[in-house]
Amino acid sequence: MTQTTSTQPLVSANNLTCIREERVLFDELSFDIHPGDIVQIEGPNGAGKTSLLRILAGLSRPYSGDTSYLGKSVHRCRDEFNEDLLYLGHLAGVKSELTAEENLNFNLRISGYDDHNTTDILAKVNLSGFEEALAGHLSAGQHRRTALARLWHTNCKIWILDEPFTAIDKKGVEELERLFIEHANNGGCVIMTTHQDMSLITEPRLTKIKLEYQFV
Ligand SMILES: Nc1ncnc2c1ncn2[C@@H]1O[C@H](COP(=O)(O)OP(=O)(O)OP(=O)(O)O)[C@@H](O)[C@H]1O
Repeated sequence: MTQTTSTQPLVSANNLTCIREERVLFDELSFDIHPGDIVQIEGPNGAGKTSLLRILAGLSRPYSGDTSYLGKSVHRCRDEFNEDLLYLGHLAGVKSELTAEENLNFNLRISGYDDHNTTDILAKVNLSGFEEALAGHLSAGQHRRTALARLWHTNCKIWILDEPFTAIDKKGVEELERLFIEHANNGGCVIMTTHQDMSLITEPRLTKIKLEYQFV
């Protein structure tokens, strides 16, 4: 993994412009995200939050501008960047026909983790007793917890999370908030969208980037 210095941003957005269906979602957007930052992308439905997260994660391309990782254009260090990135999208890659345990195993293995105890990790997201349940038979919150479980077993510094709290109960949201704070305190960063209020992560600990809905 590339060496970091305390002042070097982990991720930078450099003059990002995104256009969808002839609508400019954001124009010349620039910001730096440092180790320790917890960032919420805010804005109404359709403002472009998911589009921005996907661009930051390297999953889609902006109309213009680019992103950098530790000061280097992501295009020039995509492998290093991907090794340091944990992205959880809306759908979060949980397969209904696999059990909670199989899903977690699969997701950890494709991220290169072979040495893990799925029972312990699933216990951390309150899924003890549901290890063998098919994800398709889990409640919406349990399904989401299956996706989120991998956050408890990762070395990635950059967490990009699209609506991580969706369907999660109040206690679960607080547990996630504590995990995000611990991750940030250990030199990671969290970039997320949520429409929910957080009780533990608030300003000034939280940085907000606000997107407005731009009419054509
Ligand atoms: N691949 C795409 N092709 C065409 N239009 C797209 C594409 N992705 C997103 N859009 C459009 O861009 C706009 C912003 O979508 P996006 O999902 O980024 O919004 P959002 O702020 O995350 O919304 P929400 O709060 O509802 O999740 C929407 O009008 C959407 O239809």
